[in-house]
Amino acid sequence: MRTAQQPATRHWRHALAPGGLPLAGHALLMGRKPLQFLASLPAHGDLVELRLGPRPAYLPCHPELVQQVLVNARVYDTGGPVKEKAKPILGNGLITSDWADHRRQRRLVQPAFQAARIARYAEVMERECAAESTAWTAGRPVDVSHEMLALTARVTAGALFSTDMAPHAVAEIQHCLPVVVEGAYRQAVDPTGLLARLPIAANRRFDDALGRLNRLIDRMIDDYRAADRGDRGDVLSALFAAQDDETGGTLSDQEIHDQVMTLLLAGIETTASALTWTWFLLGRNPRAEAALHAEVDEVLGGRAPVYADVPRLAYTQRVFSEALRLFPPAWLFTRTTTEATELGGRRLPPASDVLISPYVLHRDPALFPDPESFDPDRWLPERAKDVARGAYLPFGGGSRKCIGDVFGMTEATLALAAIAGRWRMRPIPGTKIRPRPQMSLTAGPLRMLPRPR
Ligand code: HEM
Repeated sequence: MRTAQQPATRHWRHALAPGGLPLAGHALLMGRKPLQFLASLPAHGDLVELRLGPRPAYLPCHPELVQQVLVNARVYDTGGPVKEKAKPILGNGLITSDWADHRRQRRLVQPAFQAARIARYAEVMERECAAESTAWTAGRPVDVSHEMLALTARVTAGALFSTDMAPHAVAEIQHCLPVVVEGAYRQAVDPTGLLARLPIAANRRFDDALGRLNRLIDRMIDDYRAADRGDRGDVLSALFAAQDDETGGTLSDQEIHDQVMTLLLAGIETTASALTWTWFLLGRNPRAEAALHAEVDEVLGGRAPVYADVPRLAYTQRVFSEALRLFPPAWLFTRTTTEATELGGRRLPPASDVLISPYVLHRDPALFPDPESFDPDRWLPERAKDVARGAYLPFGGGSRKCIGDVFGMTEATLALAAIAGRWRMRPIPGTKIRPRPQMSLTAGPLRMLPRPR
């Protein structure tokens, strides 16, 4: 195992991914079984070249090379075909903006995610997690995926917009978001770019849902402006108040709109998928489940969790961290080189696509011993220190690291503790589940049986 203490070898191994076809290259393998295909590549080299389209693409498999890509955001900028197709949906927000503009945007959006504000958003999390944990009926199966998505939609909408309109916003977001996420993914992986223009029902549903989300965000912005109530403690107020220390600049209404759309698309399905996988894993690992129940009982003594409990719910957090390792929602993200550069001794031409796959890194036996096993205690401080830098990237890294990482961890810890305090989630025999590598690494429907504890 490579550890944090051992400097990695400088003799980088380069390889062309096996199995390429004359015209299609590796596109078919990526289309059919992306997780298996990508996870097989570290065995071939530290930097593996793929042929996915007209441009060369590279997968760094060694954490040191991954780290080099992430920290050099000017040369390895956001881009590539997937990001281009996301622009009509996300506008020009944190995810889609290029390097120079991203620095400005990040300075303006970061204050909305400071610790003091997370504490305010946590009030919404506490309320919604408590409501979720009391909504189920003993012995009546629930679709965990559906429930977790509904919960994270309520939390995110509540944190974004603390207005009387929040319940309406939640209903719209719950209705529209899955349609937009699914359609955005379909368009992103369409190599022809023609799919989006076909007059088919799926495209009409997508256009309708995207239009409704856009109008909802506009109404929220208008409502805020009309009421002019200053700081309401929500994300929207923080975006309106944001002022750049360097330039004195603020965010325009259109920029606020784009950031809100970005936060909705980046923050809801990711956290919901990770929570769903956590319940799935706990259902198959009774010892970890028992340890979780023991911690929750000891810390909470039967009451609902609050924000101040989060630091003491250490095992709960390790459980979630381990679920993020095995099933990272952001299983693949991309960068594109803005100029010719060198990575691991290999010359990369300008406009090369670089693929970063937390899924690949997290399941590499050279980085995580016994990588398939669910072992929350690998995140005990004394063991976690041996994990190589750049090997564990559920939230990415460098200047584009997830802005909602603390928000998501806090939300998940409160959700797990609130539900595990009341329910033992039993798997339903015969339930089949397989990872769906789409916009997030989702589980699809997952029926489980809540039993009162
Ligand atoms: C477990 C939950 C989450 C996971 C696994 C996750 C994962 C990630 C990853 C890997 C990135 C970096 C992508 C890249 O470098 O291209 C990212 C970026 C981002 N995430 Fe998250 N995320 C989660 C929750 C959230 C939440 C709750 C929010 C907001 C409320 C959020 C908002 C964002 C935004 C705005 C970005 C772009 C940041 C930037 O480029 O400056 N995420 N996320």
